[in-house]
Amino acid sequence: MADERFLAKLWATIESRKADDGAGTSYTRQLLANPAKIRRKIAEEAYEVNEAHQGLVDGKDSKDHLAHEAADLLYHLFVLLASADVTPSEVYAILERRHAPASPGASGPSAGGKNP
Ligand SMILES: N=c1c2ncn([C@@H]3O[C@H](COP(=O)(O)OP(=O)(O)OP(=O)(O)O)[C@@H](O)[C@H]3O)c2ncn1[C@@H]1O[C@H](COP(=O)(O)O)[C@@H](O)[C@H]1O
Repeated sequence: MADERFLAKLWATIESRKADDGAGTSYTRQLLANPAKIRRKIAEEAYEVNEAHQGLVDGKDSKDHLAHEAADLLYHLFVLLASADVTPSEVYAILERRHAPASPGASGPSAGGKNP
């Protein structure tokens, strides 16, 4: 059974594609060379996630389809982050701070810092 630890492997592969400017076909390298395309793909994949979710809620689509679209979105999000030298650890740290129990006197998840 796959779990979120696989994301570290995927990130390492994306980083290795970024470091490797050799010849050969790599979809990741093609995306990294074209930042406008990465942004376009994120919008496209997010739309497809929404469509798959709508289909599922309406009883016309499967959980499997939604999972596939979510996988595409996660992959493209990682490529976008890699292109900007932002690591998943930085993202996880923000989520972790938001998740931390609020200190006395603070209110809600913003106590962990919702914005930069
Ligand atoms: N996880 C992924 C992954 N998820 C989705 N995709 C690609 O993302 C594209 C999305 O498909 P679409 O149908 O939306 O678009 P398309 O028409 O095929 O492509 P576009 O012309 O729109 O870009 C497909 O080409 C998929 O193959 C991925 N491509 C690569 N990876 C992983 O990235 C790593 C490096 O891959 P390479 O860069 O290809 O070596 C490997 O571990 C791969 O498993």
